Amino acid sequence: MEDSPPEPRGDVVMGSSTVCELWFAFSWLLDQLPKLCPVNRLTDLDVLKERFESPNLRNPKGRSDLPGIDVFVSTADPEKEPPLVTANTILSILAVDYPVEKLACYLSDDGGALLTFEALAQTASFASTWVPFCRKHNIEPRNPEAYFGQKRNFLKNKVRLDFVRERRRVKREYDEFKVRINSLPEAIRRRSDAYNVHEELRAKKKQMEMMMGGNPEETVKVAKATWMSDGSHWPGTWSSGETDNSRGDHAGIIQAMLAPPNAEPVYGSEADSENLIDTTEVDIRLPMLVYVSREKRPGYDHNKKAGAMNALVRTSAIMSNGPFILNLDCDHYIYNSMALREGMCFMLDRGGDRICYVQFPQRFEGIDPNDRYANHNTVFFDVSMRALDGLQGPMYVGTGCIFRRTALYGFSPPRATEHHGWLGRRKVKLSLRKPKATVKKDDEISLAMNGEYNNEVENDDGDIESLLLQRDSVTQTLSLLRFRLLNTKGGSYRTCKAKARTVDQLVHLLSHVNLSTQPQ
Ligand SMILES: O=c1ccn([C@@H]2O[C@H](COP(=O)(O)OP(=O)(O)O[C@H]3O[C@H](CO)[C@@H](O)[C@H](O)[C@H]3O)[C@@H](O)[C@H]2O)c(=O)[nH]1
Ligand SMILES: [Mn+2]
Repeated sequence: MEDSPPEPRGDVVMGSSTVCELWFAFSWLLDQLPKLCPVNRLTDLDVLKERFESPNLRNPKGRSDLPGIDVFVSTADPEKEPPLVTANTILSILAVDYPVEKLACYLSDDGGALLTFEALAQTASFASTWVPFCRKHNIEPRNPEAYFGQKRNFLKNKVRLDFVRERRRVKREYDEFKVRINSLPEAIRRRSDAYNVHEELRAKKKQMEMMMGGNPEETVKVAKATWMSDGSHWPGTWSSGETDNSRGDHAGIIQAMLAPPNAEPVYGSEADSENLIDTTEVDIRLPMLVYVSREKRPGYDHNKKAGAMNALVRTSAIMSNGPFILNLDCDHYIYNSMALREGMCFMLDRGGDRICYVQFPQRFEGIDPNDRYANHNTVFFDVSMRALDGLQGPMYVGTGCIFRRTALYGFSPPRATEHHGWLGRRKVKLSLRKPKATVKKDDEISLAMNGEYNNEVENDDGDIESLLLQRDSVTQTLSLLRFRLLNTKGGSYRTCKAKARTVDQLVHLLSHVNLSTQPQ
């Protein structure tokens, strides 16, 4: 007869399950307590306008004193992430309500795809219609696909008589834009085939000539390249995936699609054959728009999105150096055109210099409106994040976040004193916070951004001053900038000290070198 296993003792089972239950109750309590007092914050855009955009003694013209913002969009594969979606994201950024000369938009293309490049060029061209239209008629949201797809009455709150006519024209133009974007893959393929056939014929001819010349051994091989519209090789990924031109192995590419705009508003003209809408009263400037595809080489870990963000931080430091950075995935867009201003309300508020980042909530489209499967993440964005705001602050969710550039660089924020003691009444000078003006190790971008502004600023205006000053530090940045370069031939790193005085010089310098990626 077999022995049955010993029965577990009742009190042990009871005891351990009680301990488990107690632990769950405790962790549930920890989860619930912060939710009892979630923080709700409101922004006041009028105050922001009054403080930064109205005429005063220091700024008699009332030119906007808002700090620059660089917006980063990441895309990785035009087949999985349709270029039309990315185009819409870019359009929502270019049309955002923020001083045009303070805004710059960077698209990181980890696919190194000519398709993304050409789609961005088309987007820049369509933006010259879409952005003035949004500004003139206060369009929301400023993503054309979402705007034209809206079910609600588009005439609501619209009073201008020319609205209906202009909307119809812009909609037609947008439909044509969609067709242009969708026909790009085929156009690129045909163009490349034609050039490749031509190249092959030339190579064959050359071979024939060589054979006639009594040198028959040499066979000329022609790589199947991807060709740009100007008849040159695309430096990024080719559809044939040759060495030096495949997804994980290509040169770095930086191309400004829209140049930095004038500092003063530029007004358009009446509607005519070229101008779809009357823009005589509308500022028609567009923000700077840049295409970036970082260099990739086999044997290096490119760290996916994080690596792409790193490359954009470096590129933008040279080109526009906005003190703030907003990042978005290619399939996200700015829903509220005032969002950047709202973000600045936090950053520029009293004590805002202690804020590293402002995380926007994510809202989702195209999923179950009744939210049966909790895909809208309402508990996370509307309850937990508000609750966390009461404890140190909400977390970064990987996208839709405005960062303070200096925080990303690891610098201490500009304020040199810290509140301590009961109710924060005692101010303590922080010796730790004194940034050194000396250049750091070679492998870091070293900017003496705060060095000169480390006076003890105690009043509000002082705080704001220090922020605004950062915007003008481009020249300082330029003279001190050091960055690492990947030596393309040997695959080794070397450090380069850039000696350029103006942005133009630096862009020129960059066009001769490849931006770095971090070694493993
Ligand atoms: O090598 C890569 C791989 C991805 N990406 C980009 O990274 C973003 C996110 O990648 P995706 O594959 O879409 O990840 P998801 O799981 O959809 O995104 C989750 O994770 C992301 C990264 O943390 C967050 O940004 C998103 O909010 C979150 O939904 C996209 O814009 C990609 O284009 C790159 O730039 N390079
Ligand atoms: Mn995604």
